[in-house]
Amino acid sequence: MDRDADATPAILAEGLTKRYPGGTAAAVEGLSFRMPRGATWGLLGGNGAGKTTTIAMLLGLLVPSGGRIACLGHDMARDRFAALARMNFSSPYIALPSRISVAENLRVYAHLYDVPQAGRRIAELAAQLQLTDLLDRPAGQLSAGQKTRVALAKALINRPALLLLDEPTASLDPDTGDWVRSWLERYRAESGCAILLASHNMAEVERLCGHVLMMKQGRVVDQGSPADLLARYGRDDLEEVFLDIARGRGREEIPA
Ligand SMILES: Nc1ncnc2c1ncn2[C@@H]1O[C@H](COP(=O)(O)OP(=O)(O)OP(=O)(O)O)[C@@H](O)[C@H]1O
Repeated sequence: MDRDADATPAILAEGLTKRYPGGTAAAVEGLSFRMPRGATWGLLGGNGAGKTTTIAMLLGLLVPSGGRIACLGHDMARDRFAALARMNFSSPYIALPSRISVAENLRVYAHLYDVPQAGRRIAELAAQLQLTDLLDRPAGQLSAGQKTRVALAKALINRPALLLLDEPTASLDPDTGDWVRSWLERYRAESGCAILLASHNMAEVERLCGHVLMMKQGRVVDQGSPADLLARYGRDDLEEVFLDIARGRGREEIPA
């Protein structure tokens, strides 16, 4: 477990806003939340709701137009490298260098994060994520499911206290997707790592997340635990809640 658990939130976002140059509306507007250490939260919203923009700002890849972020107690405008050393992420949109082997890829990331005993850490993750037989293969020759497992190994190389996952099971078959979800559940229980998960897979969010932020047009329009949201909208699964919110049906307008 992270020794700082409960001391400061994993993520504190206050009035976070992003306007892209030339964009008419803000991609993210006035986003505020406080995600505790060790928690797993879901970031849900339709296409263009602002999930990836939010994650990019949390990682310091995009500079916010307004507001403030602190990750693991570090203000990201002033002190982001201290936070980034203890964070990591995985996104299907970021490809690993394809010509070098899986092992070489992981060694590069281990070096970037200054991981002690990198060889041992890579072997440990390879065993856990069933990558041992793939270590010598060029990363570009792997299947989508194999690439996802390599991306997870990369994301965990520095034993992060905060993990940001953008659609971790997109493009996986149901069996591999289920394997990744079970693996994440186990990893979270063992490590105490906080996870923010952006996903279009409602069953995944219902299973993994203790709290959900529902985004629409750059704003959080509702939030709560999956059970709270189901009860509030009178629905049986999160997919129906998502559709109610996406289609602008208020709680009082939902057909019985
Ligand atoms: N580089 C960019 N320049 C201008 N506008 C952008 C840029 N990236 C995203 N946007 C706009 O910002 C808004 C939010 O996009 P974002 O990618 O954050 O949404 P998302 O919730 O991740 O969507 P999806 O589920 O489709 O991945 C959209 O209207 C999008 O068109």
